[in-house]
Amino acid sequence: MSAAQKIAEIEAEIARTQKNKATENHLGLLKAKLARFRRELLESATKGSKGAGEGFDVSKSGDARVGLVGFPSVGKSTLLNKLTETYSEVAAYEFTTLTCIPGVIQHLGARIQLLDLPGIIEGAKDGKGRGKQVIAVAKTCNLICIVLDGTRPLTDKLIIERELEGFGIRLNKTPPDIIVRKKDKGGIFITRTVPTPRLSDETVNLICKEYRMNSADITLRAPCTADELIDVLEGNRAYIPCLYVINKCDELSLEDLNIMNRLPNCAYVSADKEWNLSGMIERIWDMLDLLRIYTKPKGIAPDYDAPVVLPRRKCTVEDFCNRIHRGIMSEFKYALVWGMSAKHYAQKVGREHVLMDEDIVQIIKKL
Ligand SMILES: Nc1nc2c(ncn2[C@@H]2O[C@H](COP(=O)(O)OP(=O)(O)OP(=O)(O)O)[C@@H](O)[C@H]2O)c(=O)[nH]1
Ligand SMILES: [K+]
Ligand SMILES: [Mg+2]
Repeated sequence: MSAAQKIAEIEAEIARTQKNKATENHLGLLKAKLARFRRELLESATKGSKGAGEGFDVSKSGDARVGLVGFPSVGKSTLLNKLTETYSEVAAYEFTTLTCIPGVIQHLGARIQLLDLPGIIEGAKDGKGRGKQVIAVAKTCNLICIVLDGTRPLTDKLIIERELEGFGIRLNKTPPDIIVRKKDKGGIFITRTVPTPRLSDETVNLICKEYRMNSADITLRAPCTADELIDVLEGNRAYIPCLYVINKCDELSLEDLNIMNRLPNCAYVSADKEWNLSGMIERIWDMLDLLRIYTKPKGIAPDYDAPVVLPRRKCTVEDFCNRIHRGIMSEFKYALVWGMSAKHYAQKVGREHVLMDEDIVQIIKKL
């Protein structure tokens, strides 16, 4: 039996198994096996092929990368054309776009790389069409925009999500709060800082066994699930924010729009009519969670047009310096900071100081 057949078989078994206390162990084990077969399938498919593949080897540039992912003909290329200076072919037939086409969105002094990608369909992650290359590129993005045709059923959303999930992408989720420390001996030792009603010791032990892990300290620091433990053991998961872009709103009635507006993380647009494209860019900007830091050379005013752009998770004075030039830290003495993160104006700070949006920084070098 091929890996793809085994996957289908296990998926079917999971689907027909009732979820309750009595089946928890069995389901945990099935999910661990599923993760392993999926990994094997991916590894065998990518073996021998180097890089992302022809037409997909686009290098990262700018301050962040955003990918347009969706079914064929939902309007991804039309969006790229309207949001950037780049042109990508648009047509009414499916699979018009065959490679990855990069454009740039300029916003608040930041440069955001926007990638138009070929359409994907159900089964993409298992090798249908160019799906695998598309999803591999999506995995390198700081934000994924799932583009949906507003006139089509919402099940499209679930199919695309499943394709991305099957490839190890986790949308709008944070990494599970689980620490696994492998050991040479001593067996599996489980510690909990909170109760985990959906994950018993027995299930943890079974899953570890499936991974041939006999000894480890496992700390569960949230009410985790078997899926989350498997994600941690598999590694190689990408936690990426996702904006749902509902396109072709020009073809919807007000009634339709009223119902849809309740979904979270959505932008409602018409690429064709250029409706709400600025709203979409604002959502992209918010979800990328970037900070703009202005440099201030000694004696002159800061340059407000060319901020240094940093992700909020990595925004110390040291990160700021490294972003400007790798060599700066060797000459770094201290920095002066103006703005929200400073206790008073021109606060003297060290390399670990955490910056905030629109702070102004002056680097003082060693003599
Ligand atoms: N009514 C309407 N049609 C749109 C809109 N945006 C795009 N279209 C049409 O939808 C069709 C497909 O658009 P594309 O931009 O080629 O779609 P795509 O997602 O890039 O398609 P593939 O590259 O084949 O995956 C074209 O006929 C567009 O004119 C929109 O906002 N409203
Ligand atoms: K098309
Ligand atoms: Mg296209």
